[in-house]
Amino acid sequence: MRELSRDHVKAMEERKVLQSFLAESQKGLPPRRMRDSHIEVLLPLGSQPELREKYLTVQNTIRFGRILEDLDSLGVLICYMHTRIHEAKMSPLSIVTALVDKIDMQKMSLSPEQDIKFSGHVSWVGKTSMEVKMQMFQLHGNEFCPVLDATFVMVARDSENKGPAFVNPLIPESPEEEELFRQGELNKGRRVAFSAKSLLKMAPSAEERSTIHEMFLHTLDPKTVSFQSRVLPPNAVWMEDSKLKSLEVCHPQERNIFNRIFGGFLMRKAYELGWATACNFGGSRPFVVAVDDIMFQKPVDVGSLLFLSSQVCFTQDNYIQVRVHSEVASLESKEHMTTNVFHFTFMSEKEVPLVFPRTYGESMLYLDGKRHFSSMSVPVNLRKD
Ligand SMILES: CCCCCCCCCCCCCCCCCC(=O)SCCNC(=O)CCNC(=O)[C@H](O)C(C)(C)COP(=O)(O)OP(=O)(O)OC[C@H]1O[C@@H](n2cnc3c(N)ncnc32)[C@H](O)[C@@H]1OP(=O)(O)O
Repeated sequence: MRELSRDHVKAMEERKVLQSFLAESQKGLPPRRMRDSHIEVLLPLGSQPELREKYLTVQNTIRFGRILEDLDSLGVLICYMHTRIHEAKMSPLSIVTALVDKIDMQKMSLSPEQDIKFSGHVSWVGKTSMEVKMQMFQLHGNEFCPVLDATFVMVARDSENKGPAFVNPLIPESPEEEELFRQGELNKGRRVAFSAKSLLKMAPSAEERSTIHEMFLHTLDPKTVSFQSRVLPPNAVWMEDSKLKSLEVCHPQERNIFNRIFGGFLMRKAYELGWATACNFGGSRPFVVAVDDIMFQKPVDVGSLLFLSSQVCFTQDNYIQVRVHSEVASLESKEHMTTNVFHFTFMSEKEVPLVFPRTYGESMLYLDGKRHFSSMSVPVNLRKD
């Protein structure tokens, strides 16, 4: 049993009492409107320069990893607004991040010298899950211009984070809100379909198989009649040579109330390793253009060792698709368990080499990377100003 601090044990004891506020069915909860959970938060980077240090990169842009952390906290806060019980001092729900469905950037880099505004609301609900849509704007002259769109899925759990808990129904009030709600329903269906076709469950399509075979033929040594001697084509890199790894010790500073590590912290660490991988591969400064399908499969306990491994799995023109795999091991047991898989799409300043898989497993990573790349909203239309 992992040791908990005294404060933590007390907080958990207090939460047990909240169990009585949990609803026995969704029908027992009052419906909410989208505007009930709508929040706007200002990050005054321009007007409060002392805040900047935390967000600053060495290129005088904003650390995207920090934005991921803020989006994660904001998403949770929005869900607490949706499920608020006015009589209760504290929410009986434990809301956890289940999925970062999509983050699309509309601008290449963000200035650390202008104020940022976040806004968002719940856009769809299931029984225990909520889809949250968030937007980020940056001050440009006198106007806040959109710079990022994000869709997260959060899941409500009981007071002790031991089992699922119902959330309030959502009632759309206008045709626009009905469309958002319908989109949320479609997103759920799309996720199920994407996962059913996963290469971990099904063989690649005929077109994908032929892509892989073409690539294989491209790497055969024309001087030998052998399937084994492989040579890299010009301007290409073997996938295994694109790997970078890191290790994090998960200290209590990064924990939430349930002694679990914040999803935002995990995303920041994975993003920074992914960025370094893209930088190392492309040889110039990469900009993140999209993040998708980050699934939080298992919570990470405080005290765990977090192993991150990152590799380029697909490239096209200036784009680099990076996959970061994270797994944890406790200090006592050496057994590793996957907690997340992160997918980041970067754009480099110049054209990047092709990446070639050498093994069957790597070929599946290539196809999975290609599928994620193709699912990015096109055309990616990034403003440079
Ligand atoms: C400057 C601006 C900043 C502003 C900030 C303001 C700050 C204010 C402060 C606010 C508070 C901040 C707190 C931050 C807290 C962060 C939270 C975390 O980090 S948490 C730490 C990180 N996160 C974690 O550690 C979570 C780790 N993962 C888990 O614990 C579990 O996998 C699970 C609970 C997520 C699902 O468990 P599982 O056994 O599968 O559960 P079930 O089968 O029972 O299904 C339940 C429901 O879930 C659904 N669903 C499931 N999966 C997915 C999916 N992939 N995709 C979509 N949906 C999914 C499923 O369909 C069902 O829905 P429904 O039909 O009922 O509607």
